[in-house]
Amino acid sequence: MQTTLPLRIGIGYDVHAFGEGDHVMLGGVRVAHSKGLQAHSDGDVLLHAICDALLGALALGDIGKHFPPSDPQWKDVDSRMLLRAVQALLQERGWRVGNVDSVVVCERPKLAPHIDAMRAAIAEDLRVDTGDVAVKATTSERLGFTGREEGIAAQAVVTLIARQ
Ligand SMILES: Nc1ccn([C@@H]2O[C@H](COP(=O)(O)O)[C@@H](O)[C@H]2O)c(=O)n1
Ligand SMILES: C[C@@]1(CO)OP(=O)(O)OP(=O)(O)OC[C@H]1O
Repeated sequence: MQTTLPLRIGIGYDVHAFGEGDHVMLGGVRVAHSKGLQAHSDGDVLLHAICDALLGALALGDIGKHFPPSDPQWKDVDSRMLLRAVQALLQERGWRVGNVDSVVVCERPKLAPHIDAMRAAIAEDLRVDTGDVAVKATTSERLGFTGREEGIAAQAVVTLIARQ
């Protein structure tokens, strides 16, 4: 049963493995790198984690349910399109995004120079101020699959606020 609370919270997590390529897409921003990310879409692990957090906040399933990897329509899709579609879905249901917090885990590429561009792209797609979107980067101190540079992980938490 859905509660009547005017605030909902969601969490999202995603991982993509490195493959061949010369850039990665993260937070809607193209970041030059010596590898790419393997995926059905453009592999934007950060936007996928945010989509999952938004869907999770309303118990609407996950990104794979809404945009199945088996569907050729999503092949190489720009993940900003998926994020905008999820935003439209929550707006239709009477919700708006309160804030987004997120973290990307990788040794490389170095993300600090790209963080503000990612925040701006995400804020635009979610129709919020950039001050409502946080993107952080961390290494995992060379531990685990991110530490071995086998892939990139991202995690996001969002709040949704009931529209008046
Ligand atoms: N891919 C990354 C990872 C980290 N950063 C920035 O470096 C700082 C130190 O990272 P630690 O893992 O040692 O905490 C961190 O604050 C990030 O801003 C980065 O730019 N790109
Ligand atoms: C984004 C979708 C689109 O088909 O495919 P992938 O790029 O493989 O990414 P994933 O994080 O596995 O999420 C599932 C899909 O919705």
